[in-house]
This record gives sequence, structure tokens and C-alpha cells, in this order.
Amino acid sequence: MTHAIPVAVLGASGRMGSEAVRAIEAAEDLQLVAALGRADSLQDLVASGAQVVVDLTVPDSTEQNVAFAVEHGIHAVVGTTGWDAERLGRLGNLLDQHPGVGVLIAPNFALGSVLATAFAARAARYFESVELIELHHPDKVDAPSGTAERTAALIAEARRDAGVPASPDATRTARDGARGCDIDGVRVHSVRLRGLVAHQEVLFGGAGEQLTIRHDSFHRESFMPGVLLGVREVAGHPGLTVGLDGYLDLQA
Ligand SMILES: NC(=O)C1=CN([C@@H]2O[C@H](COP(=O)(O)OP(=O)(O)OC[C@H]3O[C@@H](n4cnc5c(N)ncnc54)[C@H](O)[C@@H]3O)[C@@H](O)[C@H]2O)C=CC1
Ligand SMILES: O=C(O)C1=N[C@H](C(=O)O)C[C@H](O)C1
Repeated sequence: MTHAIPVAVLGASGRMGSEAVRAIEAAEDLQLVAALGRADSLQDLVASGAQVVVDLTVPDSTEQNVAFAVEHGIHAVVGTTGWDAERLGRLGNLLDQHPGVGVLIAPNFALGSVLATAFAARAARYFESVELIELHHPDKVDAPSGTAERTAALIAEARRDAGVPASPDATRTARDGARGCDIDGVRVHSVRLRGLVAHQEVLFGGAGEQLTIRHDSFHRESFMPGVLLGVREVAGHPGLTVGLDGYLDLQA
């Protein structure tokens, strides 16, 4: 058997980080060499000998963590949110200076969610109206979700490419927030409710019909096959990959 891949987790005591630690420990081809939290130094990451780091921290620290990993030749699998175009641009430039290092930024590791986003992008051009609702546990610190940001951006791109006009909306007066936020012309509504984990609905409306594309993560175990796939594949994909679909053949 080939040697196990040495893997470190950043944010290891968090909701996702602790689940990832368990999944990596249970995988025979992976070896957990560091489980680091906010109190640890990034130097511990280098000292651990990790070839791959999984970042499941907070939007405020993820860019710095990933830049440190890249500068030290460590591949990174990133589930943390907050990767806007500016941050992705800076990371792309950094990776140009470190050829051979791979980074996967995965807004969502659940296979069903990755498929739902791909299906939504596919359907986007065929309907007059589109709106998106994301629903999460109330301990989530960011809104809208990273998955919603990505899904809305892909829907907007598909509609732009196909020359579809903006969704009709006659609203002239509204309370703040009543119509959600606007991501590239797609209205996105965020719900935070005790009992939920991670859920998303894309609503497409046409004359006399509606298509709803819904995905539910009922438990964080749903994200683990994607995390493990990312860890196993990232070294073989140098440079920046955004979205787990970059490692999957969704056409098959
Ligand atoms: N891509 C995906 O499929 C998923 C992504 N997420 C995202 O992952 C991130 C973490 O989510 P949760 O685990 O729910 O949050 P959490 O708050 O439970 O965990 C975050 C952990 O990171 C630690 N932390 C903060 N700063 C740190 C630093 N500089 N270095 C090391 N550790 C640090 C915190 O102490 C905490 O233990 C969020 O951005 C969330 O949106 C969550 C679920 C799935
Ligand atoms: O914070 C979460 O829980 C999740 N975060 C990611 C996001 O913002 O899209 C992925 C998933 O929705 C769970």
C-alpha cells in the first residue's frame, strides 16, 4: 500500500472541523497529523509535516491561513466561507508564484448540493423568474451562505449568457430586507432556525408552472465524502479550483 497522506485540520474543534477529524481518522489512506484551533500557531502546521490542510475556520481568518499554507508548499482544501472575487483574485496571484501547490475552495462539500447547484445553473435560462432561499442553523455567522452566493452567481451567469432579462418585480415600496439581497440580479433570502443544518431551495417560475430545486443536509456527515475527495485529489490539481464539481465529471 502507498503511504497515507499526512493531513492537518484547522478549526478542528468546530462543528465541521470535529466531524472532519473523525472522518480523516477513519480513512486508512489518510493520517491526521495535526488538529489545530484558534489558540495554535500556524507554525504548528509546518511542524506537523502535513501535505494537505483542511481549513474549516471563520471567514476572518481563512485567507491568511490558506496564504500561509501555499507559501509553505502545503495543499489546501477549504470549506470556510467568505471567498469573494477579490480574495480569490489574490489567492490566484499567490498560486501563480507557487506552481505545483493546489487549493480547492469548496462552497459546499455535499454531493447533493453540488448537483443541485449544477442543475440550477442548467435550468436558469428557461424560466422568467428565479429566487433563492437558503436555510441554516442559527449559529451560522455569515449570510447569505457561501453556497447561495455561488449558486446565484452561476444562475446569473447562465441567464446573462443566454440573454434572459431580469426577473420581473413590480415592488415599489418595501421594508428593508423584505426582498432579500441581490446577487447579480438574483434575490436571495436567508432563514436562520434552530433545528436546521444546511438547506437551499432555488425557485424558478414560468407561466403557469414552478420548478423547485431543493437540497437538504440533515447532518454534517453529508459533507465528509466531499472533504475526503478533496484531500485525496488536491495535490493532483495544482492551482486554484473553485467548487468540488471541478474534481467531478458531472456530465457522466
Ligand atoms: N463547504 C462546506 O461544505 C461547509 C462549509 N462550512 C463553513 O465552514 C466554516 C466553519 O463552520 P462551522 O464548523 O459550523 O463553524 P464553527 O464556529 O463551529 O467552527 C469554526 C472553528 O474554527 C476555529 N477558529 C477560528 N479562527 C481560527 C483560526 N485562525 N485558526 C484555527 N481555528 C480557528 C474556531 O475556534 C472554531 O472552533 C464556516 O465558514 C461555514 O460556513 C460549514 C459546513 C459545510
Ligand atoms: O455554516 C454552515 O453550516 C454551512 N456553510 C456553508 C455555506 O455557507 O454555504 C455550506 C453549508 O451550507 C453549511
